[in-house]
Amino acid sequence: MTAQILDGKATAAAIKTELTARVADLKTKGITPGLGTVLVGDDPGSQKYVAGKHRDCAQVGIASIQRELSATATQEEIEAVVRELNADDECTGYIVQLPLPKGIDENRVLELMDPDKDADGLHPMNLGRLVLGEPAPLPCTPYGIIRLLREHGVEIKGAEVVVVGRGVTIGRPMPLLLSRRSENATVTQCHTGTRDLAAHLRRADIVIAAAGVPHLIKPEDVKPGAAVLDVGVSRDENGKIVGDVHPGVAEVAGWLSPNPGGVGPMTRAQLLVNVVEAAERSAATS
Ligand SMILES: Nc1nc2c(c(=O)[nH]1)N[C@@H](CN(C=O)c1ccc(C(=O)N[C@@H](CCC(=O)O)C(=O)O)cc1)CN2
Repeated sequence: MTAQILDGKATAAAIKTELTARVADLKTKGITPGLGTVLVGDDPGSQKYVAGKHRDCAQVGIASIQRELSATATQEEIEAVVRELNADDECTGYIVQLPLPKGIDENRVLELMDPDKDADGLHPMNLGRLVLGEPAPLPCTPYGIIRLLREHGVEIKGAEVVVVGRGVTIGRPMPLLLSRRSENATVTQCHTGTRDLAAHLRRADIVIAAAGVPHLIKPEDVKPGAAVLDVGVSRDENGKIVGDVHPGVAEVAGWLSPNPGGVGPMTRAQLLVNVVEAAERSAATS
């Protein structure tokens, strides 16, 4: 193993310590941030992620509001819960855990959310603000990745970055964040239609693998010294996480995020940041 570890657990713990003080300060002003979650169905992964989000909230002093619906919930039933959270003053920010069960129109649900309570930065209004360079809650995994790189001193400015994947939570917003003036990276987005993925990967200083294809990124395709972020989550027959990055990449890369223990904890930490920032904005205007 030659690569240095991009330690998401430690970085997230430091962020949570800082947030604990900010939440305490908000409470002195009579504001208690509250995170709502909407979980539909019984996917074990989603259940685990949502439970983790509420554990984090308890650690930093954010209140929890949990809404759970069965896998057979209708579009109307899910939308009713979204409307309820939009109107709930104790819920200062919330998320709808994705993916929603087949047959549910995810975009319609996201569009119905109050953009000012969107803790994930995935409402079309907030994604649009990101495109326009206006202040907005930042999508949790993409911004968590940027913070992880920054905290470990990985140079983003001027870097050639390859993002593999085009899903709404990571692949789509990631290039938007990386190409902002504050990051100034040059980004190539690859996906299942990319003709020669290896050719793109070999040029990359930073690889962000979010395809959900086990061991897609092979050691021979990684530029020596590159930073490689493993965001993919597949499961083996025992339920153990298998990432998008082949274990042999650790011998070639300069930096590598473990999976688990890399990007996942940063996603959760950034969600807390978004909740606290939304509460701070409302404290400033009240
Ligand atoms: N509304 C959203 N839905 C989903 C998002 C999102 O950002 N918003 N992202 C993913 C899942 N996700 C957050 O919800 C998430 C993924 C992973 C982790 C995490 O902490 N993983 C641990 C390992 C946990 C395990 O053992 O399974 C780690 O990497 O160390 C947190 C959140 C899709 N849906």
